[in-house]
Amino acid sequence: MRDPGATDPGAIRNFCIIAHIDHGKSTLADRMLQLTEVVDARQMRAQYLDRMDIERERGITIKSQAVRMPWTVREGERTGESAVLNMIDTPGHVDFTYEVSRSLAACEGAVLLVDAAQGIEAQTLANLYLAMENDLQIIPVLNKIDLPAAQPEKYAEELAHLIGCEPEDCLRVSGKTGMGVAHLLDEVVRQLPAPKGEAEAPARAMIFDSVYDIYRGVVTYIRVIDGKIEARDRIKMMSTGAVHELLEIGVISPEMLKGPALGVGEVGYLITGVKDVRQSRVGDTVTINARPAKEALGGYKDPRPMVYSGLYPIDGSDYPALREALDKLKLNDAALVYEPESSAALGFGFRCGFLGLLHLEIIQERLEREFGLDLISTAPNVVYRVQIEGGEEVTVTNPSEFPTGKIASIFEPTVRATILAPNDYVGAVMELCQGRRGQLKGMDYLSSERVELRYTLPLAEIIYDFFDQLKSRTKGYASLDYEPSGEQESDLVKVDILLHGDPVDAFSAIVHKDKAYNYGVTIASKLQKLIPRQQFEVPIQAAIGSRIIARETIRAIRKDVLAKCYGGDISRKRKLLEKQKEGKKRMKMVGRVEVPQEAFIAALNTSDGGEAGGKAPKK
Ligand SMILES: Nc1nc2c(ncn2[C@@H]2O[C@H](COP(=O)(O)OP(=O)(O)OP(=O)(O)O)[C@@H](O)[C@H]2O)c(=O)[nH]1
Repeated sequence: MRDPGATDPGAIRNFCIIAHIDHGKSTLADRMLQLTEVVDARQMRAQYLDRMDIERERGITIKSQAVRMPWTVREGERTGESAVLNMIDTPGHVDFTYEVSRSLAACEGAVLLVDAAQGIEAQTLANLYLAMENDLQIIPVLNKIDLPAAQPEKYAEELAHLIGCEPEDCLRVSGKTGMGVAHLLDEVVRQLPAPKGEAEAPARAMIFDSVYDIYRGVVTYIRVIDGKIEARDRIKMMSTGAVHELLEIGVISPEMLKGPALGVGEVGYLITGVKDVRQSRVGDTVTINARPAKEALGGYKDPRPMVYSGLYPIDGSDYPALREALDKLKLNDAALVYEPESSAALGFGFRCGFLGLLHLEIIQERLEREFGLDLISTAPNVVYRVQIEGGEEVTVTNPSEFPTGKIASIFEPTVRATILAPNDYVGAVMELCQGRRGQLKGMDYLSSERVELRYTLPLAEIIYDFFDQLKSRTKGYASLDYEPSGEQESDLVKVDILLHGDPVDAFSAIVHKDKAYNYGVTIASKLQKLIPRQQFEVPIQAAIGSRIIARETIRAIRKDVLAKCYGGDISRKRKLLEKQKEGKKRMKMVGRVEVPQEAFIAALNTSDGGEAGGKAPKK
C-alpha cells in the first residue's frame, strides 16, 4: 500500500455498491476484499464489514465505512494498470436517504447490483435515481448468477431498459462463488472516471459519515475534493466555524492506517478531540484553518426529524437511566432529538424525534438491548403545521399539544412513494393506497409482468402498518420506497380519549376527519376491555373538541379477585390478594379512575391489529 497523501488522483476510483435489500451487497463486498487481498484468506469470514460493526459497538475498533483496495487490471484493455479503489458503504434504508446522498456525493461511480433471480425492486430504483441525481457513472451488474432460478437474460433486458444501455453491458457475477468479480473490478477501473479536483486550491473535504468510538472520540470519514489535509493541520468545520486540532489522519484498509496526509480524490478518516458527532456532521465541509476555503461544498442542511413518539420506561424508577442512555446515544446519532415530557397515563418519559420508523425501532432496540431498559413507545405521529385564525402558526410534534384556538388550516407532510409489484396485484396495491388517501402520480410497466406505481401519500398514513399491509396483500411480492415530498393541507382533527371526563394524553391523536370515528371507537372499545371495573360507572369517550363521537361504558362493580376461587386452599387466596396488592402499586390515576399501567401498554400495542400504533416492550 502506498502512503496516503501520495496517491495520484488519476489512479483513484471512488465507488459505492447500491442494491435492494438482500440482493447481495455485503457478500460481493466480501469477495472484493478477498480478491484485492486487503483481507487475507485466513482472516476472511462472511460479511467482513458487518463484523466490524459489532466491534464498533463494543468500542474495539470502528466500522469500516470506506475501504481502500489496491487493484491491478488483470485482463483485456489496460491490463497491468494499477489503481486505488475506495469502496464507500451506503446505508440502505429510506430513513437515511439524506446520508445516502452524502455518501453518493463522495463517489464518481456506482455498481448497481440486482439479484438475477428477482430483478429490479423498489430500492433498486430509489438508489439508482439518487445516484443519477449525483451524476454518478453506473455499472449495471446482475448478481447470484450461480442460482438455478437466475434469469440473467430476462433481467439484463429490464435493467438495460431502465438505465438506457445494452443488455450485454450488464455484467454478471456471483458474490458467492466469486465468478465475474475480478472482471467487475477491471471494469470499475476502466469505466469509472478518476476524481477531479484542484490540488493547489485551499483544502475542501466532505464529511460523509462520522461515528463515535469510546476510546478515540469521534472518527470522521471524509473525501477530499480539493487541496490536501496534512496530519499537522488545524482543521475548520465550515458550517459552524469550529476549529479543531487534528490528532490523526489516514485511510481504512480495512483497519485504520495512520498516514501523513490525504490529497485530491482520496477517501479516509480523521480524528480530532471532539466527543459528539454533531460537531462533525455528515454533509459538512472540512477546510484548513490557516488557509480556509471560501465556499463550502454542496448544500448543507440538518437532518430533520419526521416522526415523533413518546418513550417511557415501564418502571418509573428507570427514568434517570433512560435520560443517561439517550444522552449517550446522541453522541453517535446526530439526527436523534428528545426532550422530557410527562403523561398522566405513562408517567415521566421523553418526546423523541426520529428520521422515520426504522430509526425509531433502531433507537428503541438499542436502548433496550444495550442499556437494559424496558420501554413503551406511544403511537408515532408526524409533524403538523397549524395555522390559527389571526395568523399565528405552530408546529405540533405531540397531539396533546394541539392548539385549542380556532384553526384556519392544518398542513401535514407527504411522501413520494414508489411501489413495484407484479401485474396481478396492481388492483390490491391501488386499493390500499386509495384507502390511505394516496394520489396516483404515474404508472410504468418495467416488463410485461411488473409495474411501477408512483403515489403521493400522507406520511402519517404509511407510518402505521402500510408496509405490512402491502406485503400481505401482494403475498410479499411488492416492494416499497419513499422520500419526503413536502406537505399538503388536509382536513385533520384532534381526537381525545376521555376517561370519566378526563383526557388520557397518550391516546390523543391527529387523524383525518373521515377516520376520526373509527379511531375513537377502536380505542374506546379496547380500553373498555382492558380497564378493570371501578366502584362507580366510568364512561370512555372519544371527542373532537367538546363533541363526543363515540362512547363505551365500564360498569360499576368492585373487582373481586376471589370470585372465581371457590373453596380450596387458603394460601391460594392469599396469593391472589397479594398479586392484587402488587398490581395496585402500578396503578395510574386518571382523574378519579384507577388504571393499571398494563392496560395503557396493551392498548398502545398494535400487534393485535389496533390503530393506536404504539409498540409494546419485548419481553
Ligand atoms: N446463491 C447466491 N447467494 C448469494 C449471492 N450473493 C449473496 N447471496 C445470498 O443472499 C443473501 C443476502 O446477501 P447479503 O450479501 O447479505 O445481501 P445484502 O444486500 O448485503 O443484504 P442487506 O445487508 O441485508 O441489505 C445471503 O443469504 C447471501 O448468502 C450469490 O452470488 N449467489
